[in-house]
Amino acid sequence: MLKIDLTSAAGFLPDDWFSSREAGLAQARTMLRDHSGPGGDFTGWVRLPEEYDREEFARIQAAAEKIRSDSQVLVVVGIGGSYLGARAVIELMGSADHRLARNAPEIFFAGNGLSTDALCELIDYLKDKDFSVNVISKSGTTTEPAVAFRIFKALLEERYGREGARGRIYATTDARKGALKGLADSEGYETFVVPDAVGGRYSVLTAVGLLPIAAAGIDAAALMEGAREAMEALDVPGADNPAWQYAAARNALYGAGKAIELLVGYEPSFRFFAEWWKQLYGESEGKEGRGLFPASVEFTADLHSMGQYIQQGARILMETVVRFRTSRRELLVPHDPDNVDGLNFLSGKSLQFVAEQAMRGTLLAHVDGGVPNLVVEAEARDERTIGQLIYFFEYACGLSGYLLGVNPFDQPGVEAYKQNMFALLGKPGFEARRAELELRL
Ligand SMILES: O=P(O)(O)OC[C@H]1O[C@](O)(CO)[C@@H](O)[C@@H]1O
Repeated sequence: MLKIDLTSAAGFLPDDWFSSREAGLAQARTMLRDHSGPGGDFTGWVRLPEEYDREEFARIQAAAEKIRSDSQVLVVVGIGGSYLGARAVIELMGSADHRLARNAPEIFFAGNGLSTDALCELIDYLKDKDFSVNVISKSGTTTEPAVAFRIFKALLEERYGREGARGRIYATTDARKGALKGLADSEGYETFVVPDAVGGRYSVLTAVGLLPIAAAGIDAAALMEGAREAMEALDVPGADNPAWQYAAARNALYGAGKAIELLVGYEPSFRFFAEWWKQLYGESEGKEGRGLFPASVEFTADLHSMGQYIQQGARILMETVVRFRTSRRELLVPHDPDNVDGLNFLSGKSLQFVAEQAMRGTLLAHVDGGVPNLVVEAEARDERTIGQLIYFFEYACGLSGYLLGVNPFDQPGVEAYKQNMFALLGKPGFEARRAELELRL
């Protein structure tokens, strides 16, 4: 199981950082278990790694197999929690820059924005490729994926005919309601369910994440097994529980004036895991004028850009480093007889060793600069560890939100932009708001 090392935060935490929060954590644990806290209707993810629908899981594996056999590309249409988890796992298992040499389709994500150029590039790329589409929307009404899906549905129908398209569209949505559910039923698409009790940002271990993940050739069962291990380990109350430690420490640091939490990764493939984490913590805690602002950096690259601010800018930062103990492969620094760059003291040393020393040096420098560091120690970049990491951050987020005193399972703030967008687009029913907004623009 993963661990959390708080040594580099100790000097910033008050003596009672844990003891004064222990009762709150115990209460939060009960609320998560019993679904009895604010937003309790959306805590179906807590037991998910054990109680997930095995029949649907088998259908997901079969659909993934079909996609792998008939498609060179899978286009995943979704936004926010309906895409970040899948992308996080797929990239973390593979690489941000190169595709895995696997007999699996390329996975592209669309409908997560409104860029005309990005969509056109993908459409061009698909011209000579066999592809399928997994459209994912819990509500079934989110504008960005709904517009993109119209486009891809038309493309598929044009290419394969209506019947052929039907066999290449997979819809992941609410079990009963919503526009996407209605469309999927009337067109006869294979559907998968976003459970009622699981909100978008907690849905990566449902069909939302699992279908694209399995289609990419990743072992979804091992991912679930890792999550289940974490679920069991993190249910044990007390000071040794890494989720309790993380929730208490970040809450104490927030109380001590830290306003921004940087999630730090040392792997380029970690970038979208950080994006997933940002939605998880940002939507869960950023409300009622409260909450640490979740941001992320990629080291060592960003040490040469954001490093200056982190070391000497406003002292409002804390860092949470996710460290993978092992690399998949080994690479040694070669010997150079001329030693022109003066690096022969590193000859024969592994790049992993160099990275370790960079990490240790950075940690000490940032602590000296007034930035507390929490270090999450994960084993390897494999499915089981990633499952543990996902569950760890989800569970800690639930605890942390309750400690903060907010409902960690709603997101009322995201409605404001949607209302304005609908009004400006001329959606029926928004006429008065449109007139009012146009006057202000
Ligand atoms: O799956 P849906 O309903 O399309 O929602 C996508 C995302 O949009 C939000 O509802 C915010 O608008 C997120 O909470 C969610 O993850």
